[in-house]
Amino acid sequence: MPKLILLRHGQSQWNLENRFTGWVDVNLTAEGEAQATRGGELIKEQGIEIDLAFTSVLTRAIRTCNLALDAAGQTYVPVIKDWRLNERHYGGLTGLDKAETAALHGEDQVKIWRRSYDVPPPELEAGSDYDFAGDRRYAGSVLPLTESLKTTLDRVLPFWEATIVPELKKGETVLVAAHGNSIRAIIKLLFDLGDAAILEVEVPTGNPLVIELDDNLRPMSAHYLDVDRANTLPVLGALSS
Ligand SMILES: O=C(O)[C@@H](CO)OP(=O)(O)O
Repeated sequence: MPKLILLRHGQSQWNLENRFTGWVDVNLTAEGEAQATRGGELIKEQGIEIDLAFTSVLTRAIRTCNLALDAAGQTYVPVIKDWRLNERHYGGLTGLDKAETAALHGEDQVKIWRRSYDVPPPELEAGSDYDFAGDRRYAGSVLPLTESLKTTLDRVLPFWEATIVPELKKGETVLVAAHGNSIRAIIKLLFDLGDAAILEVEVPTGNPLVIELDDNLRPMSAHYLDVDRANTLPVLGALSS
């Protein structure tokens, strides 16, 4: 039976500082490292054998992937990195303090930017410190200047279909170590969630979400391995529009 483990990276320095992060390559905090390691220990305790892992090109997700595989005793598992699993691009909000931005623009506006399905934040301004066009990780790719969850899903989807789906269809156990919003995009797709239902889904950092799938990749069951840090699970077809 195909099995998918979705693992949001452990706490990052900017999660801790409450800053809009997106594609900025911040590292894990010591607590984030501990969360990733704990996630791997739980994978080991459950006797889960991972065949293949996928992660983004951002340090916090790559290190989470590596720390979890190490702690699971499965350092040897092949890992594929691709920018299409990156966090959603936060556009002109990148680097700003979330509380200060709420004080400036209002809580409601910030909630729309953070959690509406298809309203993107303002675009990144030309010449910004957070322009990734010259970064060789993205050479040859057309990069966004901002992303909503919808446009994040639009770029996750081709990678998901071309690269991850064929492995799952072979019955493999796949780890995806990624980011709050690239994981929410995959959850929306898998659980066939409506645009409103996905807004309620918050994935905790460093807590493996294990999803057993049928042969058509419909979720049969889902559970977080760390029950003490679990959030509400998505419900198949919730508010599907
Ligand atoms: O800052 C970010 O990139 C993300 C994830 O930490 O934040 P948000 O909770 O607004 O999706």
